[in-house]
Amino acid sequence: MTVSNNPLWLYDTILRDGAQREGISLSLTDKLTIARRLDQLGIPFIEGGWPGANPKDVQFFWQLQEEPLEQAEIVAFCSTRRPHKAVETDKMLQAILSAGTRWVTIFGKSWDLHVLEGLQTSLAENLAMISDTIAYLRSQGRRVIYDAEHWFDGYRANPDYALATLATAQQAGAEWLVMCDTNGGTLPGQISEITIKVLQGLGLDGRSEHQPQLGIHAHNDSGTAVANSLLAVEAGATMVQGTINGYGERCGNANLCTLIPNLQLKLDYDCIKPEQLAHLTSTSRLISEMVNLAPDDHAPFVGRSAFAHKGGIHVSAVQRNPFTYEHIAPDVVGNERRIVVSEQAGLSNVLSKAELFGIALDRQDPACRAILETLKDLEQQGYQFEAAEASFELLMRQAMGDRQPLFLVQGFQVHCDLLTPAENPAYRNALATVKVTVNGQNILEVAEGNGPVSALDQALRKALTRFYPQIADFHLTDYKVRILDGGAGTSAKTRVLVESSNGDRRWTTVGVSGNILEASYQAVVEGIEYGLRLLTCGLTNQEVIST
Ligand SMILES: CC(=O)SCCNC(=O)CCNC(=O)[C@H](O)C(C)(C)COP(=O)(O)OP(=O)(O)OC[C@H]1O[C@@H](n2cnc3c(N)ncnc32)[C@H](O)[C@@H]1OP(=O)(O)O
Ligand SMILES: CC(=O)C(=O)O
Repeated sequence: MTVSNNPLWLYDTILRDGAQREGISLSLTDKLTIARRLDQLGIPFIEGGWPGANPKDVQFFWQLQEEPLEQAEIVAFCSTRRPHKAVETDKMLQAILSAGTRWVTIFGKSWDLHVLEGLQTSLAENLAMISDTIAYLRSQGRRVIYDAEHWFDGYRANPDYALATLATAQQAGAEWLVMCDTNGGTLPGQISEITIKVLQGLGLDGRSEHQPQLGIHAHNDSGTAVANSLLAVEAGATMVQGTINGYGERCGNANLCTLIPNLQLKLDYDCIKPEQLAHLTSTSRLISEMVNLAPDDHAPFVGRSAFAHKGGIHVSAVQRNPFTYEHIAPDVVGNERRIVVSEQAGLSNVLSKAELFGIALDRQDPACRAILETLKDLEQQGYQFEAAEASFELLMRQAMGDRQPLFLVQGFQVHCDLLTPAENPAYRNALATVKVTVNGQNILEVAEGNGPVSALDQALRKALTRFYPQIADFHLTDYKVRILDGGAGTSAKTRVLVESSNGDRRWTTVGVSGNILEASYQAVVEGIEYGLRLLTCGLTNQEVIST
């Protein structure tokens, strides 16, 4: 751990509280991989789990005893002892000792309601549970973080008793007193006020190494977990608990991907090194991949859209000086600026894309305005190019006279047979016929598919393979359909987005028509054309698939 002038201690609990989120289930390997990634990111405290609660968490701590982390303290979590039980015989406390960590986090009750109704014990016994547990763990050589569960609710209900629980933890030897907004119902103003009263009530200055310091563990049920954490810090807390991407029980925990840059870049706390901060975005994405939840494109700092500029006015200004529409430089957190094309675009968006695509285009060139007008006209018809950059590049190249036809589809037909025989689930229920001209040769080809779009794609690729054998590596990887004017019923316009891949790159094309097959055909044909141009004309801008 680094010591600095304005230290702020980060504590990630994704492996424990994050795993309490509905929909997340981490394997042992996932937990180890995430722990190592957080270690590399420079998080000083990583809560690894509750060793007494399940065998996976027991194994996790054993595994880390074999191969320790590089810089982080791995922390084992547990409750105070059970009412009227001895600490020496409490299985949970024995399990937390077996975890072999230097630091442990113990949670205990602050709210008289929880003591009386949840634990069904007396207020005095709860104080004894806190005191005995912490003193026992200290006697066994452990350093203790005390998580005061329901701290803010407890303080509001009975401030004297709530403060007595923290004073008890302090006297028993806890080095951190963490105020938990367990139900996530507290608003920012109350956080500041109560944090200041706690420091006064316990006679702490909030910074001395010789006294316990305060921490904050905020849940996001009111949508204010990040704000609450920032205000607790400004009021004197020096530890922030949260999780990467804000995963956690119910609505989640305070999102460290938002907190870290705010604390470090705006409030000037020393959290992690600048070179570690530059891995924040990749860490966020890796972890969302590991927990199998789609990344939030609009997440502050790390979302794909966090530095995406769509409005023409914004793009024009950002190209002159990025700080006109960006609160920080994206690369500081490992993110990137993106320019999006749509009906909200101006010439600056078109020029920016031209540069990205390697197309020489000048603002004064009439083609530039013509491209913008075509873009707006097509978007008015229902096309959407912000998600289909490959189609936009083809549109630009067409306008620049740089799109010689590689093949010409003369026509196609599709037949569907919806009665899949029960005894043969692999039966391909669609048949497509295509007529294509390549290099002056007419080809007629037929193929089966699982559905009409697949059959059409297969037939086209079959027809073109003899001229372009690389097509064998192309695949349709995603297919999205959107009805544009639902009120028109079955004659509504349909927009189809098709994502294609050749194994190491992927690209998206768009088609729009009143006929879903026609819209699919446009998107599929452009997808194949784009893939061929990637190979034959050296296009390089499309997304590289990481392996
Ligand atoms: C605020 C938080 O997020 S705290 C962390 C919450 N996380 C989890 O609960 C996930 C892991 N939990 C588990 O695996 C299980 O709940 C276990 C192993 C901890 C306990 O399982 P069980 O013994 O079957 O008890 P169960 O889950 O039904 O009930 C919880 C027990 O803990 C007791 N308890 C709750 N808080 C505390 C505390 N701070 N100190 C001591 N005991 C407590 C309850 O009174 C109840 O005990 P009782 O049944 O003897 O009255
Ligand atoms: C400890 C904890 O997770 C909470 O109080 O929310």
